[in-house]
Order: sequence, then C-alpha cells, then structure tokens
Amino acid sequence: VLMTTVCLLSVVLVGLYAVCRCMIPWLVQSNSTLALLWYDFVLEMTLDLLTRTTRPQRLLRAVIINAVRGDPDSVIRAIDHFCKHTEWAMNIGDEKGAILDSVVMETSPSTVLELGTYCGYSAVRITRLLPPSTRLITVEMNPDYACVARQVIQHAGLQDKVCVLEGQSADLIPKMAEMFGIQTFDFVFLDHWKDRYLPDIRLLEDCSLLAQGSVVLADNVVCPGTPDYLNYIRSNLNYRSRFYQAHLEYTRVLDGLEKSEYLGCRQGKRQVDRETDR
Ligand SMILES: C[S@@+](CC[C@H](N)C(=O)[O-])C[C@H]1O[C@@H](n2cnc3c(N)ncnc32)[C@H](O)[C@@H]1O
Ligand SMILES: [Mg+2]
Repeated sequence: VLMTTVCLLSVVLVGLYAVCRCMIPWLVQSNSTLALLWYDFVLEMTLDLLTRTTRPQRLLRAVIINAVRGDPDSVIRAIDHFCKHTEWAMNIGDEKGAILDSVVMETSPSTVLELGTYCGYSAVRITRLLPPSTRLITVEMNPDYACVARQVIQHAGLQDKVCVLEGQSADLIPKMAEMFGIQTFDFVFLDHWKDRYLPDIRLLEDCSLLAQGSVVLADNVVCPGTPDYLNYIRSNLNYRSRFYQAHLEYTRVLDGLEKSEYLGCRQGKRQVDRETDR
C-alpha cells in the first residue's frame, strides 16, 4: 500500500510539475489577461515571498553578474536574457525595443523625456543612441524602482547622460521648464500607467512642452491598452500618428507602439473638445 501511495504521489507531483513548467507558460504566452495575471501578479508575488527580494532587485543582480560594466548593449542583453529565461518583467523588451531604437535614431532628439523608468531598461536603450550633448530625463514614481534604475544606468556607464526624477508625472511635467531650462521636448516616450497617457499628453500640450515636429512614442497601446489615448491622438488634427504592431515584451501576446508627430496647434478636434470641457 505504501509503495502504491508513493508511486501515485510521485506521478501526481511529476504531472503538476509538467503542467507548471510547460502548460502555464504555453497558455500565458498567448493570452494577454493570463500573461499579465501570471507574470505580473502570481509569479512575482510568489518569488518575492520565497526569495525575500523584489523583481527589480533580482533583475539588477542579473545585470551586475552578467553585463560588462560600461557597455550599454551588454546591459540590454543581460536584462533580455533574464526576462526570457528567468523571470518576465515589464521592460519594453527586445522586439519593441528595436522599434524604439529606430524611432529615436530617425528623430535624433536634443531633448528627451521618458515617463515610466522602472528598472531603466528603456532609458539605457534610448540614451545609448543619443548624441553626446543630449540628456534623457526619465520620471519614476516608485523610489525603489528609481534606485534600481540608477544602478542599472550606472552599470551601463550612462549616469552622466540620464536624470532619474522621482515623483508623479502630473506633478513633475509642469516643473520641467523651470527645473531643466527646457522649452520643448523633441522626443517623449510614454510608458507609465496606461490611464495616465491621455492626461499627461494634454498636460505636455498645456505646458507648451511640445513643438512642431516633436515625436511622442507610446508603448503598450494594445496590451494592456490605452483606448482613450489612442482615440484622442488618432482623431486629433494636431498629430500625425502611425501604429507599429509587435508583441507584449517577452511573449507572443499582440501589442504595439503608437508614434505620433506633433504638427503644431491647428484647428483640430482637441480644441473643440477643450472648449466643451470648460
Ligand atoms: C512599464 S514600466 C516602465 C518600463 C520602462 N519604460 C522600460 O521599458 O524599461 C511603468 C513604470 O511607470 C511607473 N509609473 C506609473 N505611473 C507613473 C506616474 N504617473 N508617474 C511616474 N511614474 C509612473 C511605474 O512605477 C513603473 O515603474
Ligand atoms: Mg511598456
């Protein structure tokens, strides 16, 4: 009886392990709700509890161990490897990262703002492509994430070219001109909480921080999605918008980036909306 019980238990355990190891990743790889629930909630909380560390701390450790100090590309590779083979994280990732790279290179910006730093992955991606005189200002509301981002950026050797600002985007955007003497941003990367995209683009406009030709690139416009922002930017005569289809970072879930060029303030839908808002 004991032998049978042990055998049965072993079969059940092996079965459970196989389900966890193969089925769950297979399932969550292609379903957006499952993917975010599993990677961003279940797995993260479980690993935080078991290791008594946070995901950004684990990611930083992988960078310190595997990336060459002073080499931004090796930092990017180390993070992508960690997120593909060890633990998913909400960086833009390699596939959408390549699109980000191409937009940064074609814009060749002198003033750059990022909303949503997290561990500094996209900050490193953007900054490594900037001309020597250009600095990136990146905004992060979580002080623990900001602390990790500074260390990742330092490991990449880009600390003199990046300013990690701690705080809420809504509080910091109106202070940008005064704090940095910046009149307008040539390139803005939106990658913070998705319900902030619309209020913050409007705030950037209200603070006159966009000039004709400024480029705004928004991540995750499909997954988790930003329908109000997309509706606003696509129906607005002040912008020329283009969608780049891709996948949610490190998964097969459909996602995409929206690149919007500010054309200057025209007689568009936005002004009409604003009049009605008031
Ligand atoms: C998707 S992550 C950013 C990922 C990063 N851009 C990358 O690709 O490596 C979003 C980050 O935005 C931050 N965040 C969300 N809302 C914010 C806000 N209103 N102001 C500042 N930071 C915010 C979150 O704390 C989180 O770290
Ligand atoms: Mg993102």
